[in-house]
Amino acid sequence: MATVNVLVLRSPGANCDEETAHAFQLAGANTDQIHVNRLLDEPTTLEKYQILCVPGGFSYGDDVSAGRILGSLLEHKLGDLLKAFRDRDRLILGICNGFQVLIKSGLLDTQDDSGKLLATLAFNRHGRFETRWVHLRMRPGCCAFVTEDEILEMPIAHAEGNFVVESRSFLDSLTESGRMIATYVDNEGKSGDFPVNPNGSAGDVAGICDKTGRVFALMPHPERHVIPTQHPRWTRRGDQPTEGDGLRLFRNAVAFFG
Ligand SMILES: NC(=O)CC[C@H](N)C(=O)O
Repeated sequence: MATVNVLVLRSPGANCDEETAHAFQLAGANTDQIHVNRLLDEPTTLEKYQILCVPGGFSYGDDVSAGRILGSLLEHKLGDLLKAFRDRDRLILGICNGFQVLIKSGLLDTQDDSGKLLATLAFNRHGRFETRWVHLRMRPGCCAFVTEDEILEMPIAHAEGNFVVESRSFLDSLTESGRMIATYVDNEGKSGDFPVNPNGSAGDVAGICDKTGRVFALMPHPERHVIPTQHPRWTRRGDQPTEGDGLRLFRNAVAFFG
């Protein structure tokens, strides 16, 4: 299998970069954790990587709104570079704060041709930080990171995960174009209001991809469920899985280059 190099982007306040690098390593990739300021100093650094990952955390202290400052830096200082990276068949992943960053950078195609915003992430509907395990229905759609229609379990930990849309038709277009990749469900795969949908997201959206399928962003944390004993009920789960559900996404990303 070809060597896959992953750049896990660090920034002031990011706090999930170690776990994310570990998850990619378990999936067989080489990883480097590089601060955004180094990438701004030397943008050509990106050339040696196949995957760029924006990990979870509180970049720039969630100032203005979560992901806004790093998202603006990526858009205005590195936007052309990142679009070229995506168009060279490379992958970009955003996890939790990474989702907030990517949506605010414009890389998730959540604006129309005139630049009008069609979707963003806002404060959870109940106004609180919510941290617990959730079930996700994954649909492959057009996304390189997801290959199976299945239910996965992983934790959430966020205050600004409420996916809001400008119109019902944008939500429908996400479904129709295979970009609605992950939705919140219960343990039987059924959708529902809180607590099944933990934050009030329109369409129960937990993860979407861009139009190319190579930029994917997910609100829950797959890197926190890469080994079975991370699951809170691992001693009572009957047949022990050999790995945590979240590892699947990292494996698929690495296998994309196989
Ligand atoms: N776990 C995280 O990445 C935190 C996300 C974000 N800072 C929020 O609270 O919404």
